[in-house]
Amino acid sequence: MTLLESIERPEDVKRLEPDQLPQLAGEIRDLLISAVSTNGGHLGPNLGAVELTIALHRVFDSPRDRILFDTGHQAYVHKLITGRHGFETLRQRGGLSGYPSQAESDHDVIENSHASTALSYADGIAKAFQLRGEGDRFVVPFIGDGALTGGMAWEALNNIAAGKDRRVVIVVNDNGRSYSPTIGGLASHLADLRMTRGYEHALDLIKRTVPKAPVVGGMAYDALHGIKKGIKDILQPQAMFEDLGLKYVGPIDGHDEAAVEHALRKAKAFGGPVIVHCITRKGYGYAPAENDEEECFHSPGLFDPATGRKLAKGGGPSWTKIFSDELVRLGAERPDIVAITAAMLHPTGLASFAEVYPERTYDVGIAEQHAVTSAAGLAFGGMHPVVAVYATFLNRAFDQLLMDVALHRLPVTVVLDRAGVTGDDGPSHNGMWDMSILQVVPGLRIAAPRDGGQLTEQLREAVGVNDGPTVVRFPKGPAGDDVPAIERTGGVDVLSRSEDGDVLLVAVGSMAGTAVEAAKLIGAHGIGVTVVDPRWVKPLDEKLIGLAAEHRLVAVVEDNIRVGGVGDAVARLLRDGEVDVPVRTFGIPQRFLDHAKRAQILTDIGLTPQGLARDITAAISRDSVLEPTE
Ligand SMILES: Cc1ncc(C[n+]2csc(CCOP(=O)(O)OP(=O)(O)O)c2C)c(N)n1
Ligand SMILES: CC(=O)[C@@H](O)[C@H](O)COP(=O)(O)O
Ligand SMILES: [Mg+2]
Repeated sequence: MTLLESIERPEDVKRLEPDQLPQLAGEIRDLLISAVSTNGGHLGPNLGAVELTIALHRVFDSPRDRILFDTGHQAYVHKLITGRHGFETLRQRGGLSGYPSQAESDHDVIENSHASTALSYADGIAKAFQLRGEGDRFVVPFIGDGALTGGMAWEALNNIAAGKDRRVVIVVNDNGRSYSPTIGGLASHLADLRMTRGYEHALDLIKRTVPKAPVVGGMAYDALHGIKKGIKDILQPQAMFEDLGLKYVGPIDGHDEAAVEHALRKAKAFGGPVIVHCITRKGYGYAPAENDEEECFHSPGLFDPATGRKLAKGGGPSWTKIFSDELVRLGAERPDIVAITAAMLHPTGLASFAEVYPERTYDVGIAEQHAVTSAAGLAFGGMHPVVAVYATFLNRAFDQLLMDVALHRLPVTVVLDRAGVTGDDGPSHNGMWDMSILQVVPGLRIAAPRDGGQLTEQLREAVGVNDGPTVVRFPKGPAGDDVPAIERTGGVDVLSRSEDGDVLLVAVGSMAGTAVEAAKLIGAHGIGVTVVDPRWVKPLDEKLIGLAAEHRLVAVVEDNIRVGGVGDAVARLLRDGEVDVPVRTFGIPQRFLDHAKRAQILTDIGLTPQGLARDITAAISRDSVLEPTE
């Protein structure tokens, strides 16, 4: 039996001898590399958190003490130590989630994978402990340097610092990167602190040797210690944290388990809010990850563990790649176009634009709210910003889009990648709310391209709008083949037409291919279906009113929640147009979706040709809007 196999709970890690810990760390790394190479997931962040997490569970008493993981993508080691070894099922439906999960363990708290939240949770939990007379319990938020660039983290630090007697031990896992190197003033400050690591090693050497010197040792050490305090304040500008009222311990070598344990025990003894600043390396212990300049195997996809060679994803160009290439072309034609990313330059496809136009590309850190209002500023200054974020993360910046961009009718284009069901990364990563929450933004236009060809066309249309914000949204993965239109009426593309005038099927964005296939299946039952793509789903083209009036039933299918989505907007359009045709809406149900593959989830919720055909046919027979067919 390996050491790791003997670990079922944190107590099992506590009882290990220090000289057993390197073996445990090695076994953990081997398992992580193997599991992620075949399942996908986050490797770099977890390889960098091995010693930190072991030390956390040796010093604190989870779940009595609450260990919180910010973003949660780096909690694999925590899962192993708390007895979850089934990593062969990682991110699979019914298997281990890639993030903390309360259903899996009472050691887990935060299930939301949106960054920069852990410190706010910690502030609240610590207040609750105090109110309930459990002030002796510790709250230990584990937050990365990237997540620390999020505004919420600083709002929380401000409040945590005020709770002088609340036991909050903030562990900063500083590997200098989000995906790419972390940006901004804070990042350079942390870098300053990191750079003085050599200073710490020098001091540790002094600590270990000087006191042993005969006679003068003790006195010399005290003198040096006094000098150290002075030098430290000059060399280690951690004053920023201490000026906030937070004690600061560090910087510590985050791969030196004993040093981390020592620092955490020191922090525990403070009895109040304290930051323990640990320096780690993303991908530590696996050369292909350590040497991956782009993202240190942040989320490498599938790869050969022996060589680190990443396996091609297949399926043709992704939506992201098509967007990326078109933006570079637009950048050449439009010197006013600038690009903004929230610490996801490569994942959102802005890297190519940055390569050609570095001076017109801004990485603002994990700060979507700032990204959008900074874009408003750029637009006020005469530029046309393109803000590229994952759809789910736009939730963060709703007020900025509403009140800083739309209120001023500013020409900002927001490109939402990973819109719709994403699947593997669990409930908080699905981009399933954008077409509902954005319905209420006056003057904002939404494009939902149905394929790569339409993406390039509609992106051009979007950056051509200069009297208000535009949004272009598309899903994760390969764009697949283009879905041809047989005609365009107004702004609406007709994809397939039936003379029987039974059903008008409005297909939103990437659901077009599915809708055309469903129409064929329904047609086999003698029910005529006309499939249309509205292209711009806000505002809807009034041509839809006339098209609806020619049919007995309108069905709308979208990769967004049904509630408040495009389907509801179509129903409202027809009501306002006084066309009394029944409308049935098909989309994502109003619930959080457990992790699984995108295709599995789409099947589960009926967003497949078979599912749609079944449900639309049932809708017709139930509503008996037609003479029952033979
Ligand atoms: C609000 C938000 N924006 C973007 C992301 C995408 N994202 C996931 S992990 C990550 C980088 C996190 O960096 P850091 O906190 O330093 O952790 P590390 O991966 O370096 O351990 C980003 C940007 C997110 N999860 N949440
Ligand atoms: C944790 C996080 O928010 C991202 O790393 C997420 O895993 C993105 O995954 P994809 O880029 O594979 O959609
Ligand atoms: Mg980091």
